[in-house]
Amino acid sequence: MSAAGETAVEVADLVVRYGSRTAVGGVSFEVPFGGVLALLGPNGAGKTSTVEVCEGYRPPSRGRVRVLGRDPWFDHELVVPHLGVMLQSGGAHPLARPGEMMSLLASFAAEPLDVGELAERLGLVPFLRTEYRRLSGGEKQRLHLAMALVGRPAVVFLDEPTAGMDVAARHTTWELVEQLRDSGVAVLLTTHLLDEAERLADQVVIMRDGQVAVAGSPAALTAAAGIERVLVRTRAGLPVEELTLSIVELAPGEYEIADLGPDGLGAVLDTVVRWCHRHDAVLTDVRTVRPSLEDVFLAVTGCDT
Ligand SMILES: Nc1ncnc2c1ncn2[C@@H]1O[C@H](COP(=O)(O)OP(=O)(O)OP(=O)(O)O)[C@@H](O)[C@H]1O
Repeated sequence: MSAAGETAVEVADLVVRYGSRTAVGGVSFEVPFGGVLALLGPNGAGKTSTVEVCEGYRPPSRGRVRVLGRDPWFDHELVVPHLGVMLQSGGAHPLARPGEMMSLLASFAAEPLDVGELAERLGLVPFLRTEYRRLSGGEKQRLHLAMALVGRPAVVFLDEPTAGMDVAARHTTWELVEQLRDSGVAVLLTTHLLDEAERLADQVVIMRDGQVAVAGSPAALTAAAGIERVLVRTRAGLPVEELTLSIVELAPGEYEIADLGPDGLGAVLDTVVRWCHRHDAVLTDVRTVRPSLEDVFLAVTGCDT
């Protein structure tokens, strides 16, 4: 595997058309080894179309895509052994058993993970001999993840990896993704769960109508959105009506200023300090609250996930 930081997946000005419909209209990003990029966007934004080109399942209509330095469509046979692809559904025979499926995929890999250990990790041991069709949605999802990882891939594509998983399986999956990153694997994931993206991704690309609406680290995107509100802790029952600020006492002694107004944070803090001083109240805590990634997403896409 290449060194952390080097480019594993390169997408430059990618266009994907279905007949006259342009699903992806000029998208660019890179995923380095040891990096996690989350592709976000509302339904139909073009995420799956983008990922399918990276996986080598469809050619780009225009633009350049390189995975491990190769064209995943033309060099499919060379690239695919190094990829771990987690699909949301399909691809499994209804009568196949998880143990057989994992062992088969492991047999194709030069240096597979230990099937037993991976099954243990993902809580699949009780189901190794259960027919695929009898697995629950969350168990299938864990199996799909195991199948993507068992070949010890250099690049992993995860399509809504924790959809349908219970809380414990979701946390195990997150830990696995973090371990993949730490071991130098490049991870490209799509998700509708903004907390998942915020926790896992170094870089987030929010797509809208086939375009990149915004891109950056979760911290940079939320910081760029500014401070949303201020929380202040002081004595209970101070007269909020004295202030022209939009201030409310949420709980005894806990005040929220939801709108910083035109003069910004400095002016708000100045007003609050004077107000407390006037009433001989001690200001014990002042906190600024930034928007979450979900707030940024909603502002950028103008819709709910
Ligand atoms: N094979 C296809 N033929 C025609 N149109 C398609 C095809 N696949 C996708 N599309 C259209 O392209 C657009 C982008 O679809 P895509 O599946 O890439 O979006 P997405 O962001 O993955 O959506 P979701 O979050 O719902 O999975 C959609 O309008 C979709 O209807």
